Amino acid sequence: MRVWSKSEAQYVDHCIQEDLGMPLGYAMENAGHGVADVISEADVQSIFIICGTGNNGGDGMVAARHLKALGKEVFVYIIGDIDKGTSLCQEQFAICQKLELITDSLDMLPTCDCIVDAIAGTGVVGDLRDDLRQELDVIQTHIQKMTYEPLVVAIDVPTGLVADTGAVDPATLAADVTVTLGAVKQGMLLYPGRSYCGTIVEKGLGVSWDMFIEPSRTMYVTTEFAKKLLPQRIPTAHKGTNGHVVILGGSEGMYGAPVMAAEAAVYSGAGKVTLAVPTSCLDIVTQKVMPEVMTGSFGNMLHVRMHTVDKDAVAIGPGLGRNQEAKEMVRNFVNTFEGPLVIDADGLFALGRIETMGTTFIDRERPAVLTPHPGEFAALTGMTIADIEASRVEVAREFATKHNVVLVLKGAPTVVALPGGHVYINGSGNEGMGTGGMGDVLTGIISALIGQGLPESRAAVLGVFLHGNAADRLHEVKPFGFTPSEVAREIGTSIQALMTEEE
Ligand SMILES: NC(=O)C1=CN([C@@H]2O[C@H](COP(=O)(O)OP(=O)(O)OC[C@H]3O[C@@H](n4cnc5c(N)ncnc54)[C@H](O)[C@@H]3O)[C@@H](O)[C@H]2O)[C@@H](O)CC1
Ligand SMILES: Nc1ncnc2c1ncn2[C@@H]1O[C@H](COP(=O)(O)OP(=O)(O)O)[C@@H](O)[C@H]1O
Ligand SMILES: [K+]
Repeated sequence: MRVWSKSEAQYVDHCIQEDLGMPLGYAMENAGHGVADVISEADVQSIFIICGTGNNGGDGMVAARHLKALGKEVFVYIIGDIDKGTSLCQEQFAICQKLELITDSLDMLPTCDCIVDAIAGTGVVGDLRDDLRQELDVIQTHIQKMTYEPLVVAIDVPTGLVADTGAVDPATLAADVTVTLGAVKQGMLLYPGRSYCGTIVEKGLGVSWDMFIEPSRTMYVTTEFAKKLLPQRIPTAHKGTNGHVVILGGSEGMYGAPVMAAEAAVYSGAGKVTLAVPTSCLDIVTQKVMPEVMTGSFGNMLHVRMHTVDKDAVAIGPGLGRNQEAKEMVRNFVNTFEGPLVIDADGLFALGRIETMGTTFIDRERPAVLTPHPGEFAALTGMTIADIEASRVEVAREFATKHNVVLVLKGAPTVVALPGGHVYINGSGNEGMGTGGMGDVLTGIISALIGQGLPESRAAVLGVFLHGNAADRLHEVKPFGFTPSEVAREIGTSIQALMTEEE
């Protein structure tokens, strides 16, 4: 699903008028009609629509007119000075006035079973002004005093949600449904914004807009989208064609991480999986790991090269430890290995600040996949975790482009950024996934998909979705307490569900 930034939304707005010569009022009519459709499908009778004086307010008044025509009881309350509003908003106001829909007080609000936030959308500049905050606080107080919970519907975005980052103003009203226009706005998929949108419904503007903007700069990965990324298996496939994956990791006391990664690769369909660990760990790891995984050990770079030469995917890092020896091994390997590569956990730690690695990734023909969580990404970049979280889509995009890597920036939600600047916001996953080892499983899944012939970018986007989707299945049965290994075992079922998903 396509995702818009604020500037893309505004650019489409501009192109509708300038390039097509279509009056923006037509788009507003479609938008408001779409909102009215959504509300009329809900079981509500009286609707209190709070409108600002920009075009978001205009959408609200179009919706008011349609809802009135459907026989609903409708009140329109204006925040701000209508004389200073946009011409489209003033036009709609004049119509609503004649239809006697305008009220100048909040008195009727508590009698309504639906409240619509049409105060402002993508046109908000900077922090909400104090006067608007105060109005929102008063509205919030009215809602809290109601004896039943009204349905709160936001038009385009909940007012005060920053369309690019997902930051929200403390005064923002949390919606049950957000009817977003044209395409979903980036900030609606990022936290905390996502928690304020409720169910997101997309409504069109009555005109296709893909011709105006570069395709797929930011995408939301849904089940329908992920289905298209699945690898195809030919009937004659065998272990030699399904990829040989090597996991390099492990250290004393950290045996589980590489084992989970290797087993996840098996559950994700790898033809063969070899788990190579430092010599001192071999016995314990061999006892722990499932019989389908082959084991090997390394004591020097020559051993590492022997394990990895001509393999279909190599993952380095899970449980590798952080001593000097491990660090040097990683750097040496990353600098010289040209095959399909995934770097995770202690492998990322070993890289240190990315600038010190010079052009290592830039020259690679096949981009390496890096899978940091925000803490690891902070160590790679020198950024603070707060700054990363405040704009995870943009920082991921910038990093992937600058360093020619596929960057999997994990978290809620995980975003996958590609060297060409495209970003995929993952649509699966849940809070039950916060258990040690979850990331190791993801590394195994992505490696197995690369091993089966998917390009790194596709393997990363699909792998992240499958990982979250498998966890979502477990989450339905138990909200938390499911293990990373259970998630790995669920991957096959997730693949099956994707395959049978209706188009
Ligand atoms: N994308 C499109 O093609 C279309 C967009 N439409 C609507 O138009 C909206 C954008 O309209 P506008 O550009 O007029 O802007 P908005 O209506 O989103 O916001 C402008 C209003 O917010 C107020 N405002 C701005 N910054 C503020 C701040 N910091 N504190 C308090 N108030 C602030 C302004 O005074 C003005 O009243 C979209 O969100 C959508 O609802 C639709 O009409 C249909 C077409
Ligand atoms: N609240 C959440 N919502 C969605 N995904 C989550 C959430 N918490 C954790 N995850 C996912 O779980 C995984 C945790 O990875 P990581 O922190 O590397 O774990 P570990 O180092 O223990 O293996 C990531 O894929 C992350 O996106
Ligand atoms: K709004």
